[in-house]
Amino acid sequence: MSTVHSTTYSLLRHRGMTTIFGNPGSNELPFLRNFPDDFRYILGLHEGVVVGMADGYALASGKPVLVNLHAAAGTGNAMGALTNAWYSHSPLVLTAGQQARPLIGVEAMLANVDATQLPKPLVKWSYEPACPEDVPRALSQAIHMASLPARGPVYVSIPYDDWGHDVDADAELLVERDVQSAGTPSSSQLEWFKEHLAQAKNPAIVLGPEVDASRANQLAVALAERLSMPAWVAPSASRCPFPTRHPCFRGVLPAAISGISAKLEGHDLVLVIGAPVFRYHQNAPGRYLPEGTQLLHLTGDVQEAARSPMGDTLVGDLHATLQALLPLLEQSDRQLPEALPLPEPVPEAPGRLAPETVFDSLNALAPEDTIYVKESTSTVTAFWERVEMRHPGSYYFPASGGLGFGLPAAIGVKLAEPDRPVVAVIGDGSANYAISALWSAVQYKLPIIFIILKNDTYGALEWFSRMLNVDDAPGLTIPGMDFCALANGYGLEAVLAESREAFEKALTEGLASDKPLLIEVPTTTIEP
Ligand SMILES: Cc1ncc(Cn2c(C)c(CCOP(=O)(O)OP(=O)(O)O)sc2=O)c(N)n1
Ligand SMILES: [Ca+2]
Repeated sequence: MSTVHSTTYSLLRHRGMTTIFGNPGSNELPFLRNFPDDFRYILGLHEGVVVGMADGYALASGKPVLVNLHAAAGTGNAMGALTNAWYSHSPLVLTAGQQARPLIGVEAMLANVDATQLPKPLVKWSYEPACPEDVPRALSQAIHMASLPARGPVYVSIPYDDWGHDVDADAELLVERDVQSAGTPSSSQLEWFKEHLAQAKNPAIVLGPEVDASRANQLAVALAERLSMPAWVAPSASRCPFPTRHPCFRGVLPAAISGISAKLEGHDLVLVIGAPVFRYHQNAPGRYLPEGTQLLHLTGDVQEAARSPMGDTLVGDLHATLQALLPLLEQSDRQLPEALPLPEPVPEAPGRLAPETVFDSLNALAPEDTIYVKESTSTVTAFWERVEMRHPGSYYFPASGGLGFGLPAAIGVKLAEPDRPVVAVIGDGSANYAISALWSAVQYKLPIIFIILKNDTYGALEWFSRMLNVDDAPGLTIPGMDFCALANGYGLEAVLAESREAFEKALTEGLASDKPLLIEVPTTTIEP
């Protein structure tokens, strides 16, 4: 007779969800009983690490991922990481062990009271099955909800006395189920888009993370070249949707209303693809767009479409839409934009390395298919200017700015992309939100290079303080940390690199190694 437990594992196996990220408690043990040999359990020592790893894995693989958390406390610890997964549209299926059904009402220890409310609003759907027999169907619904557009995390709370229950033969019907979505626009919708683009005298294109997530990068390049458009990356970039040395590439737009308007001055049409309009950050009021500029928007996310403050939006499958649109567009006779000039090296001076120097060395030594997981907030602009990224899936940054993403996400990315080099570039502040991820990198023998940029400060906040005229905020300096000692404490090899030569030597050795390595680099501070 099939049980809730056996049917669940058959369902997960059929969906290819055999890598489970988790941190167990007693509520989760009956689910983990007889753990199948063809599954792998990736342990994180804190649920922020668990969800960060799962997020990186989902973003890099593009597949739904099962996460197993411990009741309410584990779900609460995961909420910071869930803010990123929500905004990066990560198809995470979060499960949390619930107390046994007879003990939930009396709020026995480990009862997850009002479980379905806890993860909201950072999940598409949350559910606790009304009876054990409904658990496999609920998990099937969760997998399809997480995977269907717009993709995103879901949550299922499962009482631990459900796993041993028998289920009837029809539960097997769930295992084979497949649910797909279409999304190609109609010919009239494509014609409407084409007309706007064909009439534009000086269009620009703005590309968001969904272009990279749907592997539409080369279609975006073809579109920019077809219409000779400058290509900007949408603000607060969490992925890299366009090759950064391409002649059309213009960098990342500032995350400010007035700043974006200034950059788009002179363009009569702005085509935004695969990004919300827009992910502003600093509050810098101004006109949303320059006078006379129109905005066209293509997204797979109905919520992004509905909440945009301007422009006309088409909701559809990005890849299918661009593929259908391109053949309708004539080659523009406008001059292709000139490539941006390469930035000059920063003159070397005694003392700490400039982050720009670290990035120039990284760009010179890292293989061209390296994947970067970035979480040093004050060095984002310098990184995009100096480190070339040309392939899809080459860059990940916390999509809601929730720190504690970088270290664990690098682990998830490496598990999903074992054949590509993975380099994490993490600020000394950010590193502390999920430092125990270093233990998981060692345990699973993942040859990731963790570069810690140590400027002894929350650099980005120092910049924000000046911008907000707050000149006396406490808690912005973080001196006195020894990341090599912290790394060694988790069993990780580490090197302190206080010169460009030392950094380049450590990086070269790390890239050739089959083990993880942490490189601690004392640096100067930088304007974001
Ligand atoms: C979970 C969490 N806590 C606090 C912050 C606030 N915060 C903090 C604390 C930043 C400083 C990060 O410092 P860092 O050392 O990682 O990088 P830089 O020095 O390059 O800015 S940037 C920022 O928005 C956050 N984004 N997320
Ligand atoms: Ca810092």
